[in-house]
Amino acid sequence: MEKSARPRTALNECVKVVVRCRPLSQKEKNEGYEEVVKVWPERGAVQVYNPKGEDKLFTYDAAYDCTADTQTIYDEMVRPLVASVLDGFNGCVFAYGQTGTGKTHTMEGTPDDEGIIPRAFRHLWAHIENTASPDVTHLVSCSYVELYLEDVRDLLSKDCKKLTIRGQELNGFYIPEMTSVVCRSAADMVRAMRAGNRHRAAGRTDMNEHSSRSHAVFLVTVETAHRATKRIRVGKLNLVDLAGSERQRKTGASADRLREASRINQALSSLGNVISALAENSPHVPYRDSKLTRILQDSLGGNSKTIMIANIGPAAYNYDETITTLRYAHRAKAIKNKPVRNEDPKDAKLREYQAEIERLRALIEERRAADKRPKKAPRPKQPQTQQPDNSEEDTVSIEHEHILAESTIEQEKCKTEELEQLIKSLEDRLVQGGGGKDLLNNLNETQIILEQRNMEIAERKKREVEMQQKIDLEEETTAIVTNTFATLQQEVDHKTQRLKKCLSKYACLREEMVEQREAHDAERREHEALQAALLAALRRRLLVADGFVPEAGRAHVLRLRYNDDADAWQLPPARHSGVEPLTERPLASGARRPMCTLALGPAPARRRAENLLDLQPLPLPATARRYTPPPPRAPRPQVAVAVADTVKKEEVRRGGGARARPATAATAHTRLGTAATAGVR
Ligand SMILES: Nc1ncnc2c1ncn2[C@@H]1O[C@H](COP(=O)(O)OP(=O)(O)OP(=O)(O)O)[C@@H](O)[C@H]1O
Repeated sequence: MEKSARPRTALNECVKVVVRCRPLSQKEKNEGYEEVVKVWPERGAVQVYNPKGEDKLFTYDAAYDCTADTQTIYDEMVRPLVASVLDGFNGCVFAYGQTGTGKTHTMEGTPDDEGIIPRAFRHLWAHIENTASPDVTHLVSCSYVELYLEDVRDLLSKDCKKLTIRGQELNGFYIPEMTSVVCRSAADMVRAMRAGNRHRAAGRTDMNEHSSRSHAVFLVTVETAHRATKRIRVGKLNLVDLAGSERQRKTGASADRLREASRINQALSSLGNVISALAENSPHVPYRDSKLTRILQDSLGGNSKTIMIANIGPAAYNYDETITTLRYAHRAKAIKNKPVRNEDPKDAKLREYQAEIERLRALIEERRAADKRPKKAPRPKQPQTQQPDNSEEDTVSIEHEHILAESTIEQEKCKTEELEQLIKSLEDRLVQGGGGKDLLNNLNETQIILEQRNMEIAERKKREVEMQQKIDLEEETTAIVTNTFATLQQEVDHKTQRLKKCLSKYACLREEMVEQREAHDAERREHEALQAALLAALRRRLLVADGFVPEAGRAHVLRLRYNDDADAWQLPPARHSGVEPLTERPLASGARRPMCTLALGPAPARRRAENLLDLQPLPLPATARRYTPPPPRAPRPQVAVAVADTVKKEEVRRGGGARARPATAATAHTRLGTAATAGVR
């Protein structure tokens, strides 16, 4: 995402929305879930059976059922958009939907059914090779970034370095430091995509074996220079595979997965808010709320032609999520973008390269011209007779000059070769046709014609869908308008019918409202559960901080503020907060180890230094029972009394063990808080 020039004049163009429904998965079949989604491809409509009330019907630019392959979606919807990118427009295709509904399947695909991203690569290169001529030069580069836990990571750099989004809402956001790889073929681009995918965060959840845990954006930049017009067009194509929204109870997420899910849902909820604000023409669009919406700013309501692919699953089990996806997708249809052709932007790399090549060529010419200029004639040898003493010296100096001149020439040659090498490497990055024939080898003409035909068919199909939708709508309205009433009774009947229709619509809307409230409540409950989990984690950290951060530094830690622009925690100036600035590094409180408040309390002094939590040793549970005197009996014979006295004396001599031990046991049980205490006491 490089900084792009703002559009000057632009025609509004709505975001195109496509729905794709995947087949029931094996797991869903095994568990016996019903299908509740019916797709009407010829009408671009999706119908969802509502177990509680009336069915829901949504219409889109196109709708595909589980029998449709990615090739069809590409030809009918994406191909025209990629053609626009080649013409200098910005384009964006993004897949949206619940986890496990086929976003990655649609964007990246499988070895049997390639996804939209590799298809777009092949389409781009087929066009470039087809239009190759000495008058047209192309430069194609790509970048790949992911948004993982609100960090933007460069998937094409070795160590996946973290990147910063710069810019402002007004002029657009951009990522200045991301790696940009120059490509010379579709295979190069596929290689870059695979290299990036190896770094991408993925994991297993109960809903998807290979769930993407990050939002990924593959950016392709195509620069085209025409020699005749001396203009450069720059088209940018964003191919976005979003992570899926998920419910914790369904995915069974815990620990790290839960943390990822919370960030994914947070970013998607910001995206939903941006879509809603744009659809309602709200004066404020909250792009700043998340990094995802900043990255997608141009694609939603900006300078771009955009296609949203909403992926859904057919199972009844996912009814709520399917309806939510379809509602967002329906809302996105109202978003108006302002695409303009990017002509001669300041940051065009192609112009930079061309200027550099020109400069190097001029340098070589200069050097060659200098080489051809007549060299200073070597000094004529003085006749030996005139200066017999200097003759040997002169010969040495002439030879020396000769060697010097030769080495200079050699150096010059090396430099010229170096420059030529540099020009070659720069030219290698650019794709230029040498008459067109060589490059056309890769692509036979029939294939091009076939693709054009496919595009025409797709265009016709699209028009058919639009017409069908219009006919449906008009049929409904004309039935009402053209009705002439012969009698008053007829008019009453008709109006009653209309009233009934209105009432049923009203009931539908009410039902929708109730459903939305329920969905909202469910979401709130999930947020609350998540908040509780996060609070618990925070408390634990605070406790550790209490123990390890010295008193003097604590006030400064609390003053730290997160700066979105710098993407870092910063300490605001001390004068605003009234906290004394730290002049020296604070020391721990002097003990061998840091301590918590609890440890400063009644804990035994011997253990204070290591007492972060309450680490008082827990006494062992009692091992002896309390002595209960036997009930009084009738007096015994004298011998028995004597024996008993001896036993008693022996007990007293041992220190009254039976009485002393129960006391210890009572303390232990009191600390342990067990029910046994009552018995002991
Ligand atoms: N149209 C389809 N036809 C056949 N199988 C599909 C289709 N769409 C998705 N699948 C299968 O469904 C499973 C989940 O798909 P995928 O990983 O693309 O979902 P996802 O939406 O990207 O999920 P997540 O958001 O968790 O990354 C995969 O096994 C995939 O092969």
